[in-house]
Amino acid sequence: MPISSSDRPFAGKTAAIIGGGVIGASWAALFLVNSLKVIVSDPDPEVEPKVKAIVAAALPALEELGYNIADVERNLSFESDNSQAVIDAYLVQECGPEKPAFKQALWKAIEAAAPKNALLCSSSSTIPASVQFTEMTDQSRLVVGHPFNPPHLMPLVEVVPTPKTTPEVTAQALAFYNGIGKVAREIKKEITGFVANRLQAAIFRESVFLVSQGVVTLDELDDVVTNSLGIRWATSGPFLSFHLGGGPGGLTHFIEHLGPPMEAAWQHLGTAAFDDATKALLTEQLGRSYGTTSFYALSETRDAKEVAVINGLSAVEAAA
Ligand SMILES: NC(=O)C1=CN([C@@H]2O[C@H](COP(=O)(O)OP(=O)(O)OC[C@H]3O[C@@H](n4cnc5c(N)ncnc54)[C@H](O)[C@@H]3O)[C@@H](O)[C@H]2O)C=CC1
Ligand SMILES: O=C(O)[C@@H](O)C(=O)[C@H](O)[C@@H](O)CO
Repeated sequence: MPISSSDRPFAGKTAAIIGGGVIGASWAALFLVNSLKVIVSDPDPEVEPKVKAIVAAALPALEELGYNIADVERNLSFESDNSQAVIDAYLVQECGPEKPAFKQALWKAIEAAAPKNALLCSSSSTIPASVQFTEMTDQSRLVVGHPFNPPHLMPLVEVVPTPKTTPEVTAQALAFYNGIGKVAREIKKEITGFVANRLQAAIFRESVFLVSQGVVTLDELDDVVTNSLGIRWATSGPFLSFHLGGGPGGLTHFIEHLGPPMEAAWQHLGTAAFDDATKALLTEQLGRSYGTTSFYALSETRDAKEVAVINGLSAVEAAA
């Protein structure tokens, strides 16, 4: 994580999380170890045990990252009314259903109830803030603060302003996420899916295509990725990787030498859809692989591996 986990620049401030699901609960864990007061708002009658279970499962990994996890849950509370949840918020992190109409109606209500200087951020995977803010009076206030799952571990937050967002709001959002240990990056232009998810969607489409064609099973595909691209791209992204792949001639030589066959390969990439046959195949293969292990056990293993990668990379960077 980019800051010392002993730093607590936002300690004591209130973070209101709208939606206590997969992402909201993970955000709650990270906000809590940063000593924020966390209010989770969600109409689900089971939201409290659901969030507390995910927070409890996340804390050991956060301790491995250097956070003090002692008694952090004392700062966690729940509120079923979204407007009531945000009245003292420094930050509102929206983590509700990925539906434009839901987010549009929500931001109208949140804008009326939250403090005028509260940070209003959507976790949305794909919906730009300029689609979400249509019912807001002051449209300069909303930004996307898109995390990668799980937000309590994965460093990236894509901060995506709209053309109406003030530079001050963008700067405040970047400062907040970086101040709680994330790696916040401003995405300069709105586009559906932003950057990371567009890359992920391209790769996942080809992944689904390869499995649907019987080239590999879904766990074999994952094994290929984690033993190649996963390691490579954790250390050097697509462009640096191919710059190095070009040898002393760098990316220029890579493109001259291997550009034409890659362009040809682009013509052969597959298409995929979650049609009934594909869903049945994925479900059947899932049942024979990941489906035999609980969500929490899989998450615990994932967290341990991600912490090892994050700490390992941090150690190399610190020694550089
Ligand atoms: N799951 C993922 O891998 C990621 C999801 N996201 C984004 O985060 C957001 C949430 O996604 P998930 O946590 O995966 O969904 P989820 O389905 O796990 O959680 C959504 C939560 O919203 C609650 N909810 C429904 N109506 C509500 C309302 N009126 N007020 C308050 N809460 C309400 C539900 O009860 C549920 O707990 C989406 O915008 C998604 O695109 C972003 C990054 C990764
Ligand atoms: O993969 C992630 O963690 C995020 O980038 C996502 O937004 C979700 O996977 C999903 O919504 C991709 O569309």
